[in-house]
Amino acid sequence: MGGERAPLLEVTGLAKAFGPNPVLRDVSLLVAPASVHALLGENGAGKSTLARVLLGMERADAGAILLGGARYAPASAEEARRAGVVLVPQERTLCAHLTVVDNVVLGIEPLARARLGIRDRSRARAVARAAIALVTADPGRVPLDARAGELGVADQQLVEIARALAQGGLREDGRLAARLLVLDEPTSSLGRSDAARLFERVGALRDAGLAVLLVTHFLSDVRAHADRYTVLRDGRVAGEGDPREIEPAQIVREMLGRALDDTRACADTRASAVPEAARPDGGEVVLEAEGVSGVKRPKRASLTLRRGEILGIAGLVGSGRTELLRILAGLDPRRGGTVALRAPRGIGLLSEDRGGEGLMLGRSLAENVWLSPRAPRFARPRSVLSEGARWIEELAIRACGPEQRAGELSGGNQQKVQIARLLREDFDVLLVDEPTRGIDVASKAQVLALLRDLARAGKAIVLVSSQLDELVTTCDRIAVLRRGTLDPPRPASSWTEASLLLEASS
Ligand SMILES: Nc1ncnc2c1ncn2[C@@H]1O[C@H](COP(=O)(O)OP(=O)(O)OP(=O)(O)O)[C@@H](O)[C@H]1O
Repeated sequence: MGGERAPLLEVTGLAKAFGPNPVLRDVSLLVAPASVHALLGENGAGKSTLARVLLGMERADAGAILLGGARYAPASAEEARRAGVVLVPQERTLCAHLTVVDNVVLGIEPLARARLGIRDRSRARAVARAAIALVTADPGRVPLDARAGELGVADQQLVEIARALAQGGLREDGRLAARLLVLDEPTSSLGRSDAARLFERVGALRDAGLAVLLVTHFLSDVRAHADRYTVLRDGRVAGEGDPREIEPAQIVREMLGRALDDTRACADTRASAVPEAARPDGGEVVLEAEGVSGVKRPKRASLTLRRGEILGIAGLVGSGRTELLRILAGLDPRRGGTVALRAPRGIGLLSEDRGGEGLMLGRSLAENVWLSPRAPRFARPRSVLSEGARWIEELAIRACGPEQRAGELSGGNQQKVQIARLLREDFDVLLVDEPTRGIDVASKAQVLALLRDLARAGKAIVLVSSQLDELVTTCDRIAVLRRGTLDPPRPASSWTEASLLLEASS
């Protein structure tokens, strides 16, 4: 797509270091106009840093960028925005209590009387309407006056894109002024059908002339929706091409610098490796929930969890999966039903909201691993650091050291820090909400294998994931949550990805 046309974006010899640590080294990249260009790489490979340079949020140390043939070195996000380069970040940025209109025009509110700062509400509405029309074939799904927090996650994601496009500028006729849209892991919290809907719109935006830089860990999305790809490894370009012409295994090799041993080893050896005593029907019951309901969702959920098993919960976004976990963990109020926990070492939750409640981004990696309600009130800094160092080693966390601020780590490595804290606590019952979100293929395999090992060692785990293949290959039993009601679980071997999807969306 647009292969012979002059590139929209031309990056040459880009370098960036944080202190003594080089993060981008001699990176060169061409992005064609009206194309979807995927940026791939392991956690910490430098993808976000490259995106941040393009968005004016970091300055490169060396190298040159041309945008539409002109020198481009934005000193701020505002400057990038004016040049038509905009971002949809992985984490949600919408203000839940504001309407769709207010969210879309936030920071670019049209003014009726500039000197008095009086807003032009009808123009704001027109801008929002035009932006929403760009991201959905059915604007009725996203009412302009709805509060963002009332929309489902997939529709919120569309509003995020509309907002980015509006920030990049809309012409009088509602056409795009934005030239490059950076989409950071847009589907990581979406189920398959919502992801397909999102890519359909991304395709339409591409056809309308927009270039999209898609940062993702999903190779299947890259093969299905990207025109070109570039792999970064340790800050260098390690591969590029047309993803449809290259085997996924080759792309994985480019990402890792080696072949991926066997992502599914954990699943394939499952039946034989789990000792009889730890089998789901053999372990003692540690958690029993009967007719549980929450403020909005779930409406009715009953489950029995035994030591040694992983119980998967499948469901569409908005079905109440996270709400159920939060009630079981005692974090959210329960409206009805009973929960009985028989676990001396307690119950722990891996939150899907990594930056919001999972981690203290301003504190060090070691403190994040260490801190918990059970941690001793006084700890020797040396002990905290050595514990941090142990987990860096254990989970292959990519960081300068245990003292590095959690907020400076790449998204996937932040996720590993959260997992490290949960493991360190040694809970009997683990509730894990989207544990592989934002983490690369190799780490994904590692995390899923780790969950299997934990179950084998006698932990009881409830796994919520939007990745249905992950549920099928990792869990012992899977239950589907449909519009707030949990069906009885069935053995994972009786499910396929397709049957789960069908059940969840019926
Ligand atoms: N402000 C910062 N200060 C110090 N180091 C940083 C800073 N920002 C990023 N880094 C480091 O740069 C490296 C690359 O991080 P980056 O976020 O670009 O990776 P990524 O490829 O986007 O990873 P992920 O897939 O996990 O999001 C990481 O080792 C990270 O710790």
